Amino acid sequence: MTRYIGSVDQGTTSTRCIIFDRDGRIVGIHQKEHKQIFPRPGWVEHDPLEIWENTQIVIRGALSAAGLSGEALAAIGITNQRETTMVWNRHTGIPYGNAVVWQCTRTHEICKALMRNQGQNRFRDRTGLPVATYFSGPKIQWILDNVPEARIAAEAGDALFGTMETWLIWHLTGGPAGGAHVTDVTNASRTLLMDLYTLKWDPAILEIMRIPDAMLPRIVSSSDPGIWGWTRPDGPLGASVPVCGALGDQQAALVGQTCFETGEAKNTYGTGCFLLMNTGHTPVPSRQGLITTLAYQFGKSRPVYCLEGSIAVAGALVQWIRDNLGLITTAAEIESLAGTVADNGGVYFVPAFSGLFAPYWRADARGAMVGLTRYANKGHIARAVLEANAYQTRDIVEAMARDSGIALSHLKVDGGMVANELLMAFQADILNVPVIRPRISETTALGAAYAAGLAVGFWPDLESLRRNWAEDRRWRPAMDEPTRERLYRQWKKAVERTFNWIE
Ligand SMILES: Nc1ncnc2c1ncn2[C@@H]1O[C@H](COP(=O)(O)OP(=O)(O)O)[C@@H](O)[C@H]1O
Ligand SMILES: O=P(O)(O)OC[C@H](O)CO
Repeated sequence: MTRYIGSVDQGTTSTRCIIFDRDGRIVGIHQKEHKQIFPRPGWVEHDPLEIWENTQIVIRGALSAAGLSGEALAAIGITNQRETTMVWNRHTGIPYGNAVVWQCTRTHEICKALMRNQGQNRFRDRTGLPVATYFSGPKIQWILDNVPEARIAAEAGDALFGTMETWLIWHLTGGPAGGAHVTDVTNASRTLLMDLYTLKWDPAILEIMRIPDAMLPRIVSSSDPGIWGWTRPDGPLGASVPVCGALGDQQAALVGQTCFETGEAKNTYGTGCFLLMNTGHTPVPSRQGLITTLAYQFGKSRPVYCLEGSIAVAGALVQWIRDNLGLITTAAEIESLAGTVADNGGVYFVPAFSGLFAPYWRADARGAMVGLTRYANKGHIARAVLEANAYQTRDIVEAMARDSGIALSHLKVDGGMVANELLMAFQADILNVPVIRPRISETTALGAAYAAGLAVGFWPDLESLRRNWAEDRRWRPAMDEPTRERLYRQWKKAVERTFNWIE
């Protein structure tokens, strides 16, 4: 009897597999970190083979933690760090180099050339996105321009492009022996190559970036009763399980938080931080530096769109404080260190490590710590690190209110950092709205499980998913207005100090 759904969450920092029951409860979980490769300043890579290896390990680990075999799963869904780009050989499965991660700025020159005379919004009407190093299209172009074998193979039809869900689905369903080569609409909407309205690759943009369409995956619904393929019995599941659900991780969290109504929003604090608001069946163009993107498409139903505010560095700054400065030994310790001081002591940290994403889109910005005096100590730095997430989120919430006309009445939150209660309380203070954490904080994996489960009828409808959502904790604003506005004003000044750094 198939009483469970499996979900693989392939994130920037780690890969985890979670097995859920029908009530959305976790019955087994296994997680493994992968290497972060920084070959030059501003460059970030992952090893796709290591990630496939880890995926197999965590699938086996989660099944074993749940005491289940693969036959117990009705379906498996995949969710992933978005935009991270790889190209591999369709006959051997060997990648043409490491995956170019979403945070990587190596396509700066390509993006400048794309913007020349036409500006950052050259493709915005069609794709919903500004030209930026963040998105996959310029990353594909970079690989084809810099790895000659990749270009030759791509033009001969022997190379495949994929983001992480495409890579993992291809492997799970057979790899070189006929694996499915697909990408779901949400991931495709992050490439700068897909038309938001037709949900098809845009031939004119492909030509401009010199990307052969033979290397592109088929764009599919996020939850597809058509089933893309079955896992191989000799693979990590040890059984033939339908692969039929996929969503970019931020969209998966939106689904996991059951934000199915127009105006509902969530903010996910992981390596980066991403606030998405459901805008219904109509793409809402942004004038405030947000992006217009796909929220989800279930089966053949009309697609649902959202506005997104993407913040490149959130938990990654905590990792940096841990790994590069050694101020803490675990991410969780940042909370006790920040708790040693009453406030930020005037210190602000703007983590523009990959430039600044929404709402600024400044590739020329680099990180800065400002407001330093001899009074400042490591507690103040820890505090500034946490506060940066809250200020960046306020930047997004304000832009979203202007774009959508909807002022948030509360904010649903999730992701690895929401364990940090000091941050959650400060977030409520700085936004002046309640911040709400759900009982299941693994909303990303849950969203992908929902996509797969809906496709095979494991869950009959959206209402059955809504019933699984429950509140865990709520933080109410407690800061006085003058303090809130003074802190935020200083933050805006700090942000300006990071501009025009890269020449
Ligand atoms: N208690 C904590 N306080 C602050 N940051 C944390 C805490 N726990 C985890 N993090 C940060 O959260 C991130 C991991 O969150 P996760 O949602 O697993 O990320 P991802 O999906 O991007 O891999 C890491 O960057 C880590 O530094
Ligand atoms: O892996 P995360 O959770 O940091 O998410 C990364 C985003 O999908 C990048 O767009």
